[in-house]
Amino acid sequence: MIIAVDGPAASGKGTIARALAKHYRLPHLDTGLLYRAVAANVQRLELDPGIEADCVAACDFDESLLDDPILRTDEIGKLASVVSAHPLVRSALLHRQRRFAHQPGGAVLDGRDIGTVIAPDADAKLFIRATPTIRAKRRHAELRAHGSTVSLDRVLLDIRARDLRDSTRGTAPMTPADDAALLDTSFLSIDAAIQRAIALVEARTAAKVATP
Ligand SMILES: Nc1ncnc2c1ncn2[C@@H]1O[C@H](COP(=O)(O)OP(=O)(O)OP(=O)(O)O)[C@@H](O)[C@H]1O
Ligand SMILES: Nc1ccn([C@@H]2O[C@H](COP(=O)(O)O)[C@@H](O)[C@H]2O)c(=O)n1
Repeated sequence: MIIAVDGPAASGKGTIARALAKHYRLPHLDTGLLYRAVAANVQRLELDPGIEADCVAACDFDESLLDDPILRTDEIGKLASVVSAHPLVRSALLHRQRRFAHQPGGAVLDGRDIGTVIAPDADAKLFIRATPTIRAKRRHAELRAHGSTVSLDRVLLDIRARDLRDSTRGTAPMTPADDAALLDTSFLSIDAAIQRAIALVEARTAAKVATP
């Protein structure tokens, strides 16, 4: 079974995708990490994130980079949103994601274009939402817990800028697939959001069995 989980920054899609992977005993890929690794490589090599060829060169990163805590910083998240807009960066990362999705037994992937581009054939597609203010509060709390002194206003501005860039780029913009189930987590606890996500996956897969 392939489960696609998409949505904007701090909507809770990673939390939900990890929980679904655990529930269904499937491997999970956080595809945002791949774009973050490219961004960190661009920064490390002092390349220009605005130049597509520079970013493509940075796609050839060492696997160990995926475990580097620098990838989790907000600065790299912002830079990832810039480098991910280049079509050739997206194609450089495409096959790896498709291979992961289509491994025997299936997988759970979360990102921005899983249901639309990486696995349009997914058995269940979820698009996770929450209001920008609520997402900013969640991300702010997370950053503060890691020692950051960034203001809530700054985090909200960054979230809005990232939403705009991710949803308006020419290639694989962030948008719900036509057949995605929408899940707004704004007023749901983490546990309630996970239970709702499982119920949506069950409903989708049951409907597929009924109408093959
Ligand atoms: N329903 C919820 N209620 C409250 N907090 C939540 C909820 N879902 C997730 N969170 C918290 O919000 C933060 C962001 O969640 P998460 O990392 O799952 O989002 P994301 O959409 O994967 O973000 P990103 O795209 O930036 O990786 C985390 O600190 C997480 O614990
Ligand atoms: N499938 C994806 C996943 C991510 N991106 C871009 O990477 C940025 C960072 O993603 P996080 O999920 O780790 O926050 C994100 O803002 C996107 O620009 C993508 O394009 N496609």
